[in-house]
Amino acid sequence: MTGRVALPVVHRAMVASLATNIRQGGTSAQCWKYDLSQDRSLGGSVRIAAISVEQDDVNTYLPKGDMWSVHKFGGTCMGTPQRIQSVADIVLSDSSERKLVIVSAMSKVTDMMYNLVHKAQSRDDSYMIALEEVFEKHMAAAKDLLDGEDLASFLSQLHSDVSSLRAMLSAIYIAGHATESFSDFVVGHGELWSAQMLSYAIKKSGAPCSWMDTREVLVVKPSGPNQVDPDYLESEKRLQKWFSRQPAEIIVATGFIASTAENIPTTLKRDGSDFSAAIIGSLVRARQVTIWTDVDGVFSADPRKVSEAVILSTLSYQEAWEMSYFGANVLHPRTIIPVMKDNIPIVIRNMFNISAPGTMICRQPANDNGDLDACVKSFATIDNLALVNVEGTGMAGVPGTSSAIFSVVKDVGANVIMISQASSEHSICFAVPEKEVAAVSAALHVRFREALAAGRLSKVEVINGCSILAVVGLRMASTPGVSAMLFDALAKANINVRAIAQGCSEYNITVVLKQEDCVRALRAAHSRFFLSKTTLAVGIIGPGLIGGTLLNQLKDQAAVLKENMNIDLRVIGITGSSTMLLSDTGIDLTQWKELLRKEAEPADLANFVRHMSDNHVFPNKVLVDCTADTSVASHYYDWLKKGIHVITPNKKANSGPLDRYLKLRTLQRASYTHYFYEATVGAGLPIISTLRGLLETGDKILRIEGIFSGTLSYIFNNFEGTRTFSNVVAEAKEAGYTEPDPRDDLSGTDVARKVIILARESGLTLELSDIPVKSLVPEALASCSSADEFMQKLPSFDEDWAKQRSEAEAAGEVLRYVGVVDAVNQKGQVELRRYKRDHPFAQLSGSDNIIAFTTSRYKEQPLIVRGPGAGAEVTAGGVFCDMLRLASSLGAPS
Ligand SMILES: NC(=O)C1=CN([C@@H]2O[C@H](COP(=O)(O)OP(=O)(O)OC[C@H]3O[C@@H](n4cnc5c(N)ncnc54)[C@H](O)[C@@H]3O)[C@@H](O)[C@H]2O)C=CC1
Ligand SMILES: N[C@@H](CC=O)C(=O)O
Ligand code: NA
Repeated sequence: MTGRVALPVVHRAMVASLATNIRQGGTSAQCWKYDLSQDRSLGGSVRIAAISVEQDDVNTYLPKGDMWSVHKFGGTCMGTPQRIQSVADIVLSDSSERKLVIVSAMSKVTDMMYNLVHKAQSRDDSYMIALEEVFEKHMAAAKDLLDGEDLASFLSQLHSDVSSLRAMLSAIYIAGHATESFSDFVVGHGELWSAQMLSYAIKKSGAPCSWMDTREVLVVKPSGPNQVDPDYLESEKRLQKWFSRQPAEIIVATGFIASTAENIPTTLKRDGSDFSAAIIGSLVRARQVTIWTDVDGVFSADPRKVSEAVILSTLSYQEAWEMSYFGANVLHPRTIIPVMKDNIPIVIRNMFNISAPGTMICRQPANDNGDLDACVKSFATIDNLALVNVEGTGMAGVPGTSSAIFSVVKDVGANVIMISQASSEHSICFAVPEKEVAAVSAALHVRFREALAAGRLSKVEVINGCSILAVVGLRMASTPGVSAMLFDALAKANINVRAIAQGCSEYNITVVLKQEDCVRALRAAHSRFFLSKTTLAVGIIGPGLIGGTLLNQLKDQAAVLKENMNIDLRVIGITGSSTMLLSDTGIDLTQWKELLRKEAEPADLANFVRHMSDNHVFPNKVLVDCTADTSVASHYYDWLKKGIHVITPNKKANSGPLDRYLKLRTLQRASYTHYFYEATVGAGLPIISTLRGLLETGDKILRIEGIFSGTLSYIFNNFEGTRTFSNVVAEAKEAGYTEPDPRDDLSGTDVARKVIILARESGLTLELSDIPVKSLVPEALASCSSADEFMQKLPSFDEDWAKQRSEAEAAGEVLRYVGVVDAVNQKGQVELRRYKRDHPFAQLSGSDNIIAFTTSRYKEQPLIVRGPGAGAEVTAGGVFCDMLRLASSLGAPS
């Protein structure tokens, strides 16, 4: 499209420079034509240059030096004389050739002015005192800011304005009524004074500056309740006239106020000054409109709800538009319209943090690189909604049903926030504010009484307590994968979606969810697109040998994981049996031990879990049970149900009562929460994962046999020569191979638990009591009250052990404690056996485990996994590995 674009120009030199630019542009851009003659003389000097260019390209081609830059400063920015001076400094530091600065009244002044009108029309004569306060405020500010002639002339104007206001308010007082234009006249003085003060402040620095009463220029007409439309043509004419009278390089103009075509003062209503800036920006074809405020820019989500919200560098006009609907601190949609039609960028910047670049709202975001993540710009929520669901077979194919439904909604004056109808047409659902739903429901029941009675409609259902989560972004609807990413994040945070709406508009996907889930959903979705894809909040239970080693490993590896794999692991809680340490954002792992000593509170598992589930910063949470406690293990089901993943080296859950185990596994398979327990068998050795791999690929397990106890392996590998049995047991304990109570190892219970875990994993339904176990704990020591007592008394049985060893040695054999899963006969077994010295089980060293899988595929030669099967580092490593497996199932790169 080619359009004629009129440029207001002030100096003859500007026209010459424009002509040069156009000529130069003309050599590369064929579409250029220029006509400087047409509006050449106005009072003998050139005022208007008219050129024809592609409408969309106006900003690209126009000579930058000759263009206006528009700034708008709101009331907060103009709040004190010091701030007004800072505004002046900002304006002066803009190197654009021409600057148009739109200002609001000093902060609170507009309210003070409305209050004057209110008091006067309520016949409250304290309006006079209130007017005096307004006067004092401006006088004080001016005295601070200005001096000499400037101050005198401002104060004289202020005096004269206040006299007029006194007269006007007195008339309102007598009439007991203020017309809208009277009120607008009074209220607009705030801007008149702030604009003059700023203009004097700029002039003080030697820069030529005029101030503009925009009522002389901006013409608007009412277009609805509390709404006006600019008359661009008339405003442009008046603006040219104004320029012809007062050429200046810096103009400070009043925001908010305007006049009607009949020159009656009026205002631009809500968000008036932003609107003024946009209209004026459009009238002068500004290079850019900068809206100065007190935030660094537009956030990706409400930072009060999402602490990890980020400032967006760019936004398209439409995105900004969508976001403002959801109450984001952007701009009112109508503020965007005037600049959008001319492709003028708006930049939102923080006047109190000049170093922040702010957010640019423009046609084509500069950093739009086509990534999935880049499609999504921001998230917003609306609470206190209800869904209305109208359902029935009689709706399908019946024209007019939706029209009938929505005319009922309109008649009760309810506001429909979103609508969704599946193409089967059997139901239509829509969201309205909760406070309006009773009326909507009642009216629908009346309107569809017959259809409901006849069964054509089956129900008009109201679902209270809903919220909307809206995702805003350009090209979302046309980019595969965006909605998948969103719904995936919601599913993984265990959030149920009640209804979905996505228009073809590309800019918004709206989901309705339970209000109580809303903030969590917001955070889950936000972190999916803005945080590392796999930010995982971790709670460690039992910082003993394994838990403590795991914490140290996490400390050492966290940065690498974040950098290389985009996995962000944050330990937000550590609980032992007596104390616990909680953090909302992550514990400093370099000093977790010290913190747990100094800053901990009494341990309380229920509170610990609540701390995890109540944390809405991180959508993915995992509890890592590093205890050997049965009662801790009994909670896994509840945690998984709450959407918290569980990882553990603790064998108690998987080897506990069968019905509980089956319930846990059923839940695990049906939900999006994960339960990993690789370290329960063979510590860090890949035993569970190997077995899973075999089963999932259709192999059939026949037998699993091996040495499953690191402790017993160590003991029998080292119980040689003259060494005593009790001494070797003490060594195993010292090395961290044993259970917290070594009797669990020596009794064979630990091995039996592992056998049960593998048997159940292979599909056998066995209880721990089904496994015959040969205990190595002397009967007399079974009843020792503590592990320590047991260890003290163990040496008295050394001779018995020495005897067994010599018998085996005499036969050329060694003792080995083995476990067997006999899948063919559906049973398990744990016993002390003797093996020839050349048997693979006799070749082990240290705490080695060896596990042989005989399967349909590995029948002749079993699949063997061998290696250290106990010890702090390898076990914690196995648990850590499960954490990464979890991260990977949450979407971390593999
Ligand atoms: N040590 C090893 O080589 C291997 C150990 N495991 C398993 O790892 C788990 C931990 O073993 P270790 O670290 O050696 O034990 P540990 O006794 O050193 O640590 C357990 C920790 O849990 C704490 N704790 C106990 N009950 C608790 C409760 N209700 N709430 C909070 N904290 C509680 C204890 O105070 C202790 O700090 C056990 O289940 C064990 O079977 C698994 C594979 C290998
Ligand atoms: N105490 C156990 C530790 C691993 O599960 C063992 O000795 O194997
Ligand atoms: Na393992």
